[in-house]
Amino acid sequence: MPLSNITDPADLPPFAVSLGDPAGIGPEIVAKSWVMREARGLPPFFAVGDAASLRAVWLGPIAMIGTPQEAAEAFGSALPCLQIAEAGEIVPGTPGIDGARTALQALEAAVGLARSGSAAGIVTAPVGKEQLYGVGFAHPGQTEFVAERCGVAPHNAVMMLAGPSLKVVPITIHIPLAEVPAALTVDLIRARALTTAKGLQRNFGIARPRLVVAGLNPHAGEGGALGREEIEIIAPAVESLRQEGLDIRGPFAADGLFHARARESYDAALCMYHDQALIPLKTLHFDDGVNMTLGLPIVRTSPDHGTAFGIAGTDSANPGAMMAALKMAAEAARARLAHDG
Ligand SMILES: NC(=O)C1=CN([C@@H]2O[C@H](COP(=O)(O)OP(=O)(O)OC[C@H]3O[C@@H](n4cnc5c(N)ncnc54)[C@H](O)[C@@H]3O)[C@@H](O)[C@H]2O)C=CC1
Ligand SMILES: NCC(=O)COP(=O)(O)O
Repeated sequence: MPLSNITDPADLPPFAVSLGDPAGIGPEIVAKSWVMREARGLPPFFAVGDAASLRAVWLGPIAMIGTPQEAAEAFGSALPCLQIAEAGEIVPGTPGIDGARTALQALEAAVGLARSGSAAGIVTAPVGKEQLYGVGFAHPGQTEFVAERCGVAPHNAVMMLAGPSLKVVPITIHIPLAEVPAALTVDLIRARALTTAKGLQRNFGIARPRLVVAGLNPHAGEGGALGREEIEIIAPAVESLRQEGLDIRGPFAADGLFHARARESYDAALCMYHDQALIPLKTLHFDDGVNMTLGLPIVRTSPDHGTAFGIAGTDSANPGAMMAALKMAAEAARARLAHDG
């Protein structure tokens, strides 16, 4: 049934979980999440990828499924897996070309299943970006790839990192730091802010989201003495959005935006570059932080961390962020049903 025809959350299909790089910790945290499914109240889900990557790190039960419909039935007794491709020899901690290709195929398949309504949304385990670039992946990350497959322009797909006490949005994402000032434009900030506000309404049920905006320079430019981006780009973008009715404030000095009292005053902080956003988020929420893409027709979440090749295969990966990503995906799917009517 198309997701748009579903009104009762109980009718939502399972979530598709792409396994990410088979040599990373993705398979392990997906398997550990399945083990914790009842204790943590996780929604039904199925893995998409090479089942051998699960078997390489886990001895638990796996149910090979042919269609997503079979996943809901199998989920109670085994981790359902939709086999996409074989990744060749899998050595946890040692990524390779075949694994990168399999990760990409799994991501592509999962997006297709969500777009068709066979899956309630996608949860993506981490990929190795260097490895993906090595097989010709032309997007900066999974965010932009999923956006393209959904027909959404990159500037309208927003990466939001969310934990229980903080949500952040990097305005520029995976570009060299030296290119950030030139990439910041009024139009880009406006597009990200508008998508963020709509995304908070649709996925989190926040009726009137409160947004704050960080400056780029120390002390938000100190009146132009330490940089002019605040005066020439960020403040005009904020002002135009305020005039259109958004609850948005800034630019503020970034170093004062993330302490506990400040965090109570907003629903999301828009940051000018990747680390300005992700450092506070991961400091507070490394083990329960979620990366959600806003602005898509489908629900997409991911754990906040990467492939952790250094610990893959050692059974020491913490599944907390993956479980948080599964829970947030389920909550977003339910919130969308309520929001979209
Ligand atoms: N969503 C995604 O697909 C993401 C992918 N990456 C990719 O991951 C690769 C490695 O990136 P890094 O910067 O090293 O970040 P990372 O998050 O993989 O690792 C950073 C540190 O945290 C530890 N760690 C990460 N997740 C953990 C977990 N669940 N349990 C216990 N320890 C954990 C690692 O062992 C390492 O010490 C890169 O290729 C990067 O592109 C990075 C971030 C997100
Ligand atoms: N640092 C966040 C990250 O790398 C996630 O990127 P994406 O692959 O989800 O676009």
